[in-house]
Amino acid sequence: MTPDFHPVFFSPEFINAPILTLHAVFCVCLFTFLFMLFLVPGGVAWALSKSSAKPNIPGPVTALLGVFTGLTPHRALAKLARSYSAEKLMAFSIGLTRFVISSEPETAKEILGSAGFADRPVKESAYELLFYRAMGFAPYGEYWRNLRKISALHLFSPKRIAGFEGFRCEVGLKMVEQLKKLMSEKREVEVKKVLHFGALNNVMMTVFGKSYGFYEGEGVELEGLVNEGYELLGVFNWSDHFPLLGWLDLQGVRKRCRSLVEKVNAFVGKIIEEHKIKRVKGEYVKDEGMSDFVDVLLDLENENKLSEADMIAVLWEMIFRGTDTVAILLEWILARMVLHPEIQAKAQSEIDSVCGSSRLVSDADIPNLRYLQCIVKEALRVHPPGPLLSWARLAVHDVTVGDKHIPKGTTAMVNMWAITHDERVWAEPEKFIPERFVEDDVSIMGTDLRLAPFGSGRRVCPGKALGLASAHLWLAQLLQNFNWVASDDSDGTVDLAERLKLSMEMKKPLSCKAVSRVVV
Ligand code: HEM
Repeated sequence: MTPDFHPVFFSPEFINAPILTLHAVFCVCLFTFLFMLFLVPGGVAWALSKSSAKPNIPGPVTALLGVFTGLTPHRALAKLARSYSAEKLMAFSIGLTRFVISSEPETAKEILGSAGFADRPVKESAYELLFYRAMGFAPYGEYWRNLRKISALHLFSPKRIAGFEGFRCEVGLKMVEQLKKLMSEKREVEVKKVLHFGALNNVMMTVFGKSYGFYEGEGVELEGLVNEGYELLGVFNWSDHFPLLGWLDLQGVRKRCRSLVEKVNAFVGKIIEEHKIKRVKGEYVKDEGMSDFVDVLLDLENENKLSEADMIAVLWEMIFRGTDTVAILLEWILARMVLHPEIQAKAQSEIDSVCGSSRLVSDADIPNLRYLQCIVKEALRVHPPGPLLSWARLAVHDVTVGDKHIPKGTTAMVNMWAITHDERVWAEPEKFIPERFVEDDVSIMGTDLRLAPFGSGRRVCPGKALGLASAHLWLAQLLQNFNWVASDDSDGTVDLAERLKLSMEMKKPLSCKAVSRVVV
């Protein structure tokens, strides 16, 4: 039987009407859903969190896309935390990544000390550069524990740091010579390059048992590789937060990482090969505590033995971490010396009184150079090389911080810069006053979160003592040998603008005069 359809049933208006209604309902639902989504404190990634307990941590509802592409994310995040009264803990989203950040010592300590945050999120660049097999990004577990144990014993032990004093001193004197040469050629020096090369050479010797001349041969190649790695690890990579963009590699990060890994494998592989050949020829004599780190890793036995690929990752990471941080810290300190001649003079008179006028400063003098140590501390406070502690933490399971529930997979950060610039924590935080540490000898090794430039807890920087030993000695040598003065065209000032890449650098590299002082 044919249904008795009225022609109106076949009219386009009739057919479209329910579809239109459906569309309208769908749009309203979508709009409401998106509206609700964007109202969740912390933004989209928090709204999409599968966790049943919604954390209700204060924070901006919009995604912070611009913050990490800017020059000073630590400042932007500190300002935001204040505006939300969220210094203890602030939630935010970047793409689909959920973040919390603490800008206050107590909560920071809770995060860094918690086993729940003992992992690190592995960025695409870190993964591609094979850093997930090195200590800094290895998942919290047996492999990571083993690497920490081996390096604590053979790379960072007090005996070993002391054992390398001679070479550290030599590197400092090489820097002094290089600075004199540059001064005679150009009448001013861009210090970063010299400091970077010194720091690189120092780590190369402890790790690879090799040193290079300034600006020549393989040393130049190595510097190029290290610089490219910094660039890649420092880049804000959209693929890390928008997984769909991953395969497009819009910024070319993956392509550049793969090309770098090939070169690093060849460079480091050759050094490992040289060590193996020495062994075959019987030229290697094991020296407990003083062998270079390649030999230490080659000496590992049985279940601890690393594959060659893992060895390359571990060795490369050490070169990487030990170079930039120390060079950048010293560049900031020298900038401060130029800006504050009275502080510089006080440090020099301390060195002169400890060493007299006929002796070069050495490691043994550092414990007596109290004011110089205060200068280093104050520089770490005002210009922390890792203002966001460089490498974030990842919640391995659901964690409670204070009374807030933080779901597994959340990235946790500490804004150390915000803490060290908070007037509730530090008097006159913007001022460079080393004297504050003469009265209050705050520990900077990770127990007191008012000033923890090396982080804290299980994943605290294992190279902190080595980094400080180098910074103290080289600063003493640079102050013993030179007066640091502003360049002629600078009106006596130094541009202290910052730029956070992998570490917090001077946006405009320091260029000044190193005027020789009369020493031995
Ligand atoms: C002024 C010098 C240095 C500063 C300011 C610095 C800072 C830091 C910071 C903030 C962290 C993260 C800590 C955390 O998550 O709690 C770190 C980790 C690390 N640092 Fe340093 N560092 C310095 C020197 C060095 C040196 C000289 C080396 C080695 C040669 C080194 C090797 C490492 C490694 C391997 C890690 C990862 C540790 C892990 O995840 O288990 N650092 N550093």
